[in-house]
Amino acid sequence: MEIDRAVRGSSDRRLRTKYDNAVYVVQRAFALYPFEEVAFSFNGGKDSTVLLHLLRAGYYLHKSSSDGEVEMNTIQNCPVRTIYFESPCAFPEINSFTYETVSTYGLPLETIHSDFKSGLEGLLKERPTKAIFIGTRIGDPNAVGQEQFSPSSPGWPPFMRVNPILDWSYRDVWSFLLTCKVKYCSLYDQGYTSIGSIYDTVPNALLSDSTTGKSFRPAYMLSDGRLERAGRTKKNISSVSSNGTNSTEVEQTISRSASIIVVGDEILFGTVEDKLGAGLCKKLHAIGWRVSHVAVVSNEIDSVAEEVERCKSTDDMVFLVGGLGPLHSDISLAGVAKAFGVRLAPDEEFEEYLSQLIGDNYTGDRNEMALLPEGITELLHHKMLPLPLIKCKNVVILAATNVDELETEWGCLLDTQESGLVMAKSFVSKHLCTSLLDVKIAPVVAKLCIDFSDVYIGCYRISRSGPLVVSFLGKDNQRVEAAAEKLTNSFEGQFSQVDSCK
Ligand SMILES: Cc1cc2nc3c(=O)[nH]c(=O)nc-3n(C[C@H](O)[C@H](O)[C@H](O)COP(=O)(O)O)c2cc1C
Ligand SMILES: Nc1ncnc2c1ncn2[C@@H]1O[C@H](COP(=O)(O)OP(=O)(O)OP(=O)(O)O)[C@@H](O)[C@H]1O
Ligand SMILES: [Mg+2]
Repeated sequence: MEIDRAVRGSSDRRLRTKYDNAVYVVQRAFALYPFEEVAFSFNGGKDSTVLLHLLRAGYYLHKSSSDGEVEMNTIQNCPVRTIYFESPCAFPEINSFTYETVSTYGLPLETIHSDFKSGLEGLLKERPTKAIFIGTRIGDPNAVGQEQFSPSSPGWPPFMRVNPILDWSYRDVWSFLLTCKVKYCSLYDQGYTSIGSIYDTVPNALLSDSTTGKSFRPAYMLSDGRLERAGRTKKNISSVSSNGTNSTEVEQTISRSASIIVVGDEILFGTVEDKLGAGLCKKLHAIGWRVSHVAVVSNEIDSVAEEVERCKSTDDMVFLVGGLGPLHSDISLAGVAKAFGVRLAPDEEFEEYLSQLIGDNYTGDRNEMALLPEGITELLHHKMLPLPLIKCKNVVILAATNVDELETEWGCLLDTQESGLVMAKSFVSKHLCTSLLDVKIAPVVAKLCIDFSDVYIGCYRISRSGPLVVSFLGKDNQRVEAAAEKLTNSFEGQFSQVDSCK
């Protein structure tokens, strides 16, 4: 079998080990499930191309161990049911490569024209399907928490996700494709390193040919595989609407909420003032997110764990600042791990970043700062950051220690699709000031709150005896205006507009 021969004949020991492990997973899956109840999710991408050839090799080895008498030379292909979710947003090169490949290798293709979840629901209804091979690799946004055999997520139809190349790096993928000299989609020779839809994928700028500035080098030339997704632009890219106005972000009507946890004994002692929590509130508000809660907790694992536990299930995202580093008081990651019920384990990729940054200057046998919550951690890379930011499920751990660093990290988060920090529809606000007594306006404002439940109405005193500011905040300008107008009309000439509630 040519794939098996090519890898075994290669001098690349790492590739041989990765191959052996992956082919073992493939063979186990073929031994565990009836062949007709197994499917292969193929989309013409580099990872699924690797998987295709591993399936061919694994199938050959599986057959040779189970059907000794079969004439092995006849088994060149693996006729596994193959599913392709075809989308009008796919690159034509991806489409044609997919169709060409299934025909070359005699794969029985089932094309699906709906989204992954409903497509899989339909597939399972039509034919029993126990396991699906997928080319997911650690580092893919959806790989977090997965293993080589991972049941589908709750809410998804029930099947086993089989991920034979979960632990393969970008470099392993290209070593395999080049060693086996197999065909791959032509886009990878034009500088594309990870392929999504035509709307969110461009060639990787790191492969841009500096002499001409026009062409791109092939994907296998990317030296730092950690940047393979640098050609994936943000999903919410600029668009010009039909009325000609430039909407820079897709406006989301659904509201998003976040909570902020600041870790710092010195803030609780009153020796240091927290500026990061306040800064984050402003930044989140500016992108249309509601901040539900800001907590300052002490440098204790249990304090952090309790707070994270509470916030992670009530808010879309949680931001944690402080308590990160090699000191005895840097317990934030341990607190996050405890909140998710996982242990801290060495993360090789993060360790590599740390060693580039600080060399051998670390505590412990291995760098203890590279111990991250196991199975739930995603590293958020950005060219402006010396170290990637750490995200555990919906909890982002910021490394900033002052407002300037926060500014940089925030910019990187907004620029990184994997952060999950989508732009929500922005807030509009109006602030009215009056010298009327609070008792006088109280019943009217209370009634307004009932009539305008979609508008936040808040009152703020400049001093106990001084003027009152009433703020109206919401996402629908007309409703904010209407609420403010109703109040002004109730107290003719007694309210004036001010810029903000400060
Ligand atoms: C065969 C198959 C099975 C999948 N199973 C799950 C699943 O169990 N849970 C889940 O959250 N997503 C599942 N997904 C969706 C992927 O996690 C991910 O959203 C998808 O590969 C698209 O990635 P993208 O958003 O980067 O394009 C599945 C996708 C495929 C193709
Ligand atoms: N449209 C699709 N149809 C079938 N399977 C898909 C589809 N999109 C993704 N998959 C499955 O999910 C896996 C991971 O997708 P991903 O986009 O990360 O990898 P890839 O497309 O193989 O390579 P690349 O990272 O270069 O885009 C694929 O290998 C494939 O198994
Ligand atoms: Mg892809």
